[in-house]
Amino acid sequence: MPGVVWQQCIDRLQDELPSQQFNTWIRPLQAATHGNSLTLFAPNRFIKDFVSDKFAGRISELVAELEPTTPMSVVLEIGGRNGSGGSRPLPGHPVEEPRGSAGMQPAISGAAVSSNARIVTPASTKPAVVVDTHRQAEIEGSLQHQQNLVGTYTFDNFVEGKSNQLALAAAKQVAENPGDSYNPLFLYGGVGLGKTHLMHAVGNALKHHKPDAKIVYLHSERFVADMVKALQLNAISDFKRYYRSVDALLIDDIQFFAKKDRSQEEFFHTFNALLEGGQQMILTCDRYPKEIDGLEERLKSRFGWGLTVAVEPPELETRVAILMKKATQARVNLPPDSAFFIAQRIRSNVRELEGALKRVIASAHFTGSDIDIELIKDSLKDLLALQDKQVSLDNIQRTVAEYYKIKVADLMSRRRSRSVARPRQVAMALAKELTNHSLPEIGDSFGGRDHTTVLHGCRKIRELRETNSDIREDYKNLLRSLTT
Ligand SMILES: Nc1ncnc2c1ncn2[C@@H]1O[C@H](COP(=O)(O)OP(=O)(O)OP(=O)(O)O)[C@@H](O)[C@H]1O
Repeated sequence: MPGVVWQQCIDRLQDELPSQQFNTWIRPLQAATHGNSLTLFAPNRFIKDFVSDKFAGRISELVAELEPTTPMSVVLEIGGRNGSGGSRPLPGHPVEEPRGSAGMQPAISGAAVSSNARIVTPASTKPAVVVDTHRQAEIEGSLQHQQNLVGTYTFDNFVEGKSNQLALAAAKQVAENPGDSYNPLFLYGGVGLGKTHLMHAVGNALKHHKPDAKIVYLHSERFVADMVKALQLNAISDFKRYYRSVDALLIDDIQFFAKKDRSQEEFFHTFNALLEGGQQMILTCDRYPKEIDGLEERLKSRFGWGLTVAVEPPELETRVAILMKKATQARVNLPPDSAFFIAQRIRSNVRELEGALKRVIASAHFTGSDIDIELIKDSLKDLLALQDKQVSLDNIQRTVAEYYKIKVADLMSRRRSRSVARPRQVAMALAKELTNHSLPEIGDSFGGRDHTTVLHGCRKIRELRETNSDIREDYKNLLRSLTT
């Protein structure tokens, strides 16, 4: 059963790869089998080339391991499994999906296969609504507000790190070839991680190459508000015309479309029209598109036609680099140990990090002193106190016990069963990472254990975070809940 093999292959890859890599490269693949050949369809060249370069060897190995009796060849192609050579419609050629292909067995994709969806031709053929000039001026005036790119959000001002590398690479590609293979570019991730910054950076780069390009940035709530206003003013055709006339449409936080059916409908038509016209779209969201409740399946499916990339919270080194860059921009001398101190203590997101740095700079200006750790401790007193409370050994133990649904007493106990030993090691690793307590102190707080036990626990968790996606996810969730 080759289809089953691909499903098993996906399961294995999900275990082996960080979730960001899995979601970006493996999830979008769709598989079809033909005889002894497994064809994996990538939605665009970017993904095909990357998978072929980085994962093809491993996929072939897994397929051989999972189907030892029938040797199978693995082929990578661009497009949908319907053999159209592209999973999106050509201009003026609406398609229905999913559509089977002759001789191909039912396919399984890395993500759940979307429900029946139909691309509807844009509503531009509908008779235009006649509006009076006053109303027209009002709606146009309102729409014109939206060309508001933030000039400082550029690629030059964006610090690259492991957590945002893919998103940055994709954004740069889009800036060079707008409306091409990566349309829409869909950036997702938690708050304050740089999605809006990247989106504007693309817009600014496009504007730089072509100053008269019409680049429209807006928050999704604004799209909804404008649509409601256009409906009230009987000016929906102006609304449609405006949005379809752009060279690039950048919409932030599209999770706000959830449950707003009429807006989704309107956006769906706009989306199709822009895609067919080769105009670039960039969308951001706080979660993976398939996980947005209250969003129509057909929209979720469209979002996957381009390139979907995660932006993750920055790791320590990137946080330090961001602080150094922001300090240089502000023409302030931030000694490396001070940057490190702030980066170690403020982990939630880049916006918080920036906020903390601004406070430190203000306090240095105010007191006329140089920035050092003492000044930082003083100016961020309340923030750090709150954090200390959150990351006390007690609180780490309580949070971990609650997360794994065990008792705090179990963490201190001598019990060595996996269901208790693993959470205990996770808690020790978190204590090592988040507090300044020494290994013996941490050992003491876990029922008087030796410091070598703590060290072993920390090493074990570090290793498991590389190889086991459950532990990786648990650790990430716990870190987040202890530091935000
Ligand atoms: N890698 C980075 N390098 C430099 N600055 C960054 C980086 N990542 C984020 N920032 C800065 O952090 C702040 C927050 O980023 P941004 O507004 O883009 O986040 P977001 O992911 O869009 O968040 P939200 O979902 O809340 O809108 C901005 O000032 C941005 O310039």
